[in-house]
Amino acid sequence: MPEQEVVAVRESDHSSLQADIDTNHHLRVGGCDAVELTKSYGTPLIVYDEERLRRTIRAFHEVFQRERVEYQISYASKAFCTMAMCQLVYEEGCGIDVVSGGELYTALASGVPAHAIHMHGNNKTPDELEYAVRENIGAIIIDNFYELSLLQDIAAARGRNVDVLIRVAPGVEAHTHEFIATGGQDSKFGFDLSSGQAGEALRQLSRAENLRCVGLHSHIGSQIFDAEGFVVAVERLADLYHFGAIELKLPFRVLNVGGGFGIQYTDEDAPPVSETISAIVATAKEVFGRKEIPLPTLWIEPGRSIAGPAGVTLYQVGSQKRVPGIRNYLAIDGGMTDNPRLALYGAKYHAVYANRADATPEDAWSVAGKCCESGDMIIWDAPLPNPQAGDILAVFATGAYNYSMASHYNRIPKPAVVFARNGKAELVVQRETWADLVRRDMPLRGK
Ligand SMILES: Cc1ncc(COP(=O)(O)O)c(C=O)c1O
Ligand SMILES: N[C@@H](CCCC[NH3+])C(=O)O
Repeated sequence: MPEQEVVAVRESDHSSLQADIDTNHHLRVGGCDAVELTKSYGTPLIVYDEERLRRTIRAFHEVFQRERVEYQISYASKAFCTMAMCQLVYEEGCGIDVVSGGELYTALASGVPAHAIHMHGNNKTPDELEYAVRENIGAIIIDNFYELSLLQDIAAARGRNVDVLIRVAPGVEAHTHEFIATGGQDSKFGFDLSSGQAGEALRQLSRAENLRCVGLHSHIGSQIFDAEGFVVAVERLADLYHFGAIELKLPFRVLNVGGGFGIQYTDEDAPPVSETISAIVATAKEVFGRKEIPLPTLWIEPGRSIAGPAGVTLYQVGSQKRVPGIRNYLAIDGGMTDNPRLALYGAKYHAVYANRADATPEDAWSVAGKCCESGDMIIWDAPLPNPQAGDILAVFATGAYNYSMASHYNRIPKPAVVFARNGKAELVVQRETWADLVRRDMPLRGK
């Protein structure tokens, strides 16, 4: 890949809209020419700026270290769960949070030790719980009474003691899309705090012989910009922590406030991640100090804020049409199969052409996918230059909940994924092929 001088950098610590542009007007990601990457690996292609992934994690560490508290960063692998990513986050001093047997398998296969892995989920199957107990993972976050007794039975049958936390629904309404708000009372996740279910779960755990309850967890939602919800959650959890640690004498040592830190998808978003963490730490110091309980180890579970800003998806631009007086459409060779977030949440994205990344927008172009679905859109009315043959569309901040939520709708294979760092690219997930799609199909027999 030829080294080019960087003439324009639009990147700040908080920006996901990293337009790092060469003198040849090509977008660069991780020091690699994005257009060259598409020639080598095809499209759609998801490219991660590896250094940026690492920098983001280090910035999280720095906040806690500045605050001088015991802490643990547990990467929420649902945001982007592949072996390379699990390896990277573990190398950078994170634990890994998994929510399924598949994520647990991936983390273990990547060499992450079991003790650094924690399992969530509102309906972990008996097989998944068996797997987690057998592998002796670091902790299981119990979500409901059904799971509490199931896990006790599994642990007893295997003669194991298992470290657990309980997931508490603290009744906090996070200011985010309703489909990704999870901490309210009317939620499928966790033990409700206000009706006393969370307290009852702790009572049951104080009698569960094979489960050692080491703390509390809450996760109030995702893509949150406002520290207020976290602050209220910490205040509410502190009362329950007092009950568990002091009255029930449970071996508490952890307060896990989940993830949910918002990122920049467009110029409208301004994520205050470090300020939010500092506010969480300050609140915890204050309320635990007031209750005269030693400050627990503070856990966070960032997913999107680690993976999201570092990812860029590159597509080949194909068909176009202008609907007079209504809208212009351009279509790309991917869509809701690799990025379902507009269809699900009305998510917004920023895009440029990677082959002329500093060209001035000429019109509003709505970016459509190639699926047989009108809602298969990536961006509505994006300001872009008029498309030309050979344009490569680069959509920013696609590192989280894109590849991990990809589907095979219309039998479209999943894209390849590349990590780019210091001008060198490494394929970390192979592109699926049409043959991969039929690999598990069984032809009709006996006809
Ligand atoms: C329990 C739990 N922890 C962490 C996360 C990660 O959230 P985010 O990707 O918004 O940081 C989620 C998803 O919202 C979650 O459900
Ligand atoms: N998948 C969602 C977030 C869900 C977070 C997991 N609890 C998104 O793309 O925004």
